[in-house]
Amino acid sequence: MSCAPPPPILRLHPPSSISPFSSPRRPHLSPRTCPWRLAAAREMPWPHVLTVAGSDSSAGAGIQADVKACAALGAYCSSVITAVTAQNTAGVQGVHLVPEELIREQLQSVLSDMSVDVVIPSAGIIKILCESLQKFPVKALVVDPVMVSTSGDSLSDPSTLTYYRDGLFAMADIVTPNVKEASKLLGGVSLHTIADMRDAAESIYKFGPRYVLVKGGDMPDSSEAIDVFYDGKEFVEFRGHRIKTRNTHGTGCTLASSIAAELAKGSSMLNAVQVAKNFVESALHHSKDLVIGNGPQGPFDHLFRLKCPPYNIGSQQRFNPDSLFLYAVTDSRMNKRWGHSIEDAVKAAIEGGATIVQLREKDIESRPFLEAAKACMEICRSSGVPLLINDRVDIALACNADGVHVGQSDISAREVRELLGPGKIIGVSCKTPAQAEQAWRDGADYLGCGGVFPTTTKANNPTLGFEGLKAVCLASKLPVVAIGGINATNAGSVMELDFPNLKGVAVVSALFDRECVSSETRNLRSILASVRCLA
Ligand SMILES: Cc1ncc(COP(=O)(O)OP(=O)(O)O)c(N)n1
Ligand SMILES: Cc1nc(C(=O)O)sc1CCOP(=O)(O)O
Ligand SMILES: [Mg+2]
Repeated sequence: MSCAPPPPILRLHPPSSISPFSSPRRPHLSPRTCPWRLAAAREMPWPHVLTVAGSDSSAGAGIQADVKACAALGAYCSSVITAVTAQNTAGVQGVHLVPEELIREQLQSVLSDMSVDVVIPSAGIIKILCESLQKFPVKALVVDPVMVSTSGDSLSDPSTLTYYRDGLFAMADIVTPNVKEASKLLGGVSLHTIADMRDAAESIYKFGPRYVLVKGGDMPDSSEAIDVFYDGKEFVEFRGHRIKTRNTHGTGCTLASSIAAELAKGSSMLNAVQVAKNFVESALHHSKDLVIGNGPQGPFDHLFRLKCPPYNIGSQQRFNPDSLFLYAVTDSRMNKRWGHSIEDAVKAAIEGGATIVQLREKDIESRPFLEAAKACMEICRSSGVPLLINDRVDIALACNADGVHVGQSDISAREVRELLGPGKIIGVSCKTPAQAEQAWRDGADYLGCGGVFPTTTKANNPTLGFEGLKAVCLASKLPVVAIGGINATNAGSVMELDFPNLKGVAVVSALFDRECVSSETRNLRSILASVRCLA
């Protein structure tokens, strides 16, 4: 089915950075007094994490670790300093708290001027923080309850416990204690096994956060670094290699800020935790022989990727939202009409430049479907194109597909996640902001939003138009792919909408209800590329 020359190689232009600097004497800004703020945010969206934490003079942990981790993962990180600590690779020598009034001032300065997505707060400033967040709401809170540093030093007084348990946790999206901190939070219970960590996660969940991650990196006698994730219903174990190195100072702060960076970029919580774990593990691995300082515990290199081109070495992100650029969704009736097998149709779509494929086979028996899905998996794997299965989790499991796409009347993303585990991609069809919010809560990785235009491919499908698509895009940080009636004539106008999280278009008939699937795909891709570039 090769009917035309191959597509050109395209390049992604990263969005240009916003200038973060403002004079300390500049007055506080609000959207109302400063109309250019909204315009600038729309034109140059940039994932933004605000860390509210202490300074570590050795720069391995605290504010310094957060800024470096966010930078390494492509998020901007602003900082409100709550304490100045004197520490080095031997331990913590001194702590000086910043006066509350100055913390309030810093919060006001950042939040009134910048569009912040995720905040990593510290204990002791809950009242001030609550006031600020009421005025300037953010997308998520990641709470790393720093009470015991990796070196074993106690970093907070007992009243901090109360602050965490009775205030901050209820506001948090995720709380990330290590085993020692979980034990402290729960009145000194001893945690020795995975079962103990699960119990601890359940107990901490009752303080009010949406997710808990109990980190097992400091668990003695374990050859693996196992973290236990709990969402109030199910547990997920994240297993990583334990890297033998003295350079583990700041791993807790780094994990939390990496989660925050991924959330700010639009990831689901599970994906954010997985990427953050991979990042910390890679950083420890690359820094294992680094010698900075003479004490027993050294820092590691957050920017290790700069030294090992290509720059994405070590990144094991399971889902790249850019893959939604040109999403080919198959249809067996159309294939039959043109005498194409599913495999040939998928091969041709990939040849034409499809960046992700979904098998949407509504009237095919399970066994031939599975056979075709296995063959398509081979085709997609060899081209580096993710393959998702529409609706059928059983088929996805049996052919080890990259993920599943479900709609509002299918089983929920949360249930799909339970069946597929954290490593797979889950897409959810959403027509409203409320559905988008629920999909994010359920752990979806992307949203399919439509019908943007009328379609005959899906019966009785309401048309949302650009307004409906806009409402869903603006309501969510998850990447969105537009679907419904999209073809060579109107695809450019969809991409021109230029919402930051609108990553591409999903197309059925304009690719597959055609004789030459590869040239239709190639043509559509070049139309999309003329509006927006892709790496
Ligand atoms: C990318 C993408 N978006 C939306 C859909 C529609 O899914 P659903 O609402 O479950 O409808 P069916 O496709 O199952 O008829 C999709 N498949 N892909
Ligand atoms: C499968 C599907 N889902 C839709 C939604 O709105 O969620 S529209 C649709 C069909 C898209 O087919 P075509 O590209 O041929 O219009
Ligand atoms: Mg469905």
